[in-house]
Amino acid sequence: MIFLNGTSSSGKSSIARELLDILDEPAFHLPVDAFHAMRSRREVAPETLGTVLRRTWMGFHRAVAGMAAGGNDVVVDHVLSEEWRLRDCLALFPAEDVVLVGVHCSLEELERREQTRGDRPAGLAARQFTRVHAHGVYDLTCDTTATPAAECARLIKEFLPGRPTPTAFQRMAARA
Ligand SMILES: Nc1ncnc2c1ncn2[C@@H]1O[C@H](COP(=O)(O)OP(=O)(O)OP(=O)(O)O)[C@@H](O)[C@H]1O
Repeated sequence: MIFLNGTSSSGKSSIARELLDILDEPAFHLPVDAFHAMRSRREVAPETLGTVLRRTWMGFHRAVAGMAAGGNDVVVDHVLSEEWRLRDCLALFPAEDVVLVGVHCSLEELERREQTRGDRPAGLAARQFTRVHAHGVYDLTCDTTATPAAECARLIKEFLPGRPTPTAFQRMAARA
């Protein structure tokens, strides 16, 4: 399992798409966005929105764990901007199989991308920026500020065969 964590617009989906093109085995790109997009369009009352979103994230984590349990290679694309999301993933995912990748990007470039793409609320990346890497533990990091997604994907693929243990997930699970 390759787990890409970074703010909105950091380039997670772009790296995931490149990875699927170059990985030797069939793999599935599982982005949390896709699960939000699957929810019915019906308006949710403000007082229940928090619960609905939390259930979506919890369901996403369990769907990822299910795909991995089925023997599939998965590329997860997620934003660990709240501590409970990481704790939930630590409880569910096979720690020895997770390669946790921190996808970094400068705030200036994130804001430029956000403005250019126009399909994300202004300021979303900035709000996530200080929280998303708060746990500080990774197997590998990449910085997309000036590095194309294809190059980040190549670096991740190169890292896989000799990746060290304990993994970031194993280290965090041990201290939890
Ligand atoms: N390495 C890169 N260099 C330059 N631009 C990039 C890079 N990676 C992504 N982009 C651009 O940034 C925008 C967001 O990319 P992408 O959808 O991959 O990010 P994301 O982290 O998955 O965002 P979100 O979480 O909001 O879905 C896109 O317009 C994409 O073309």
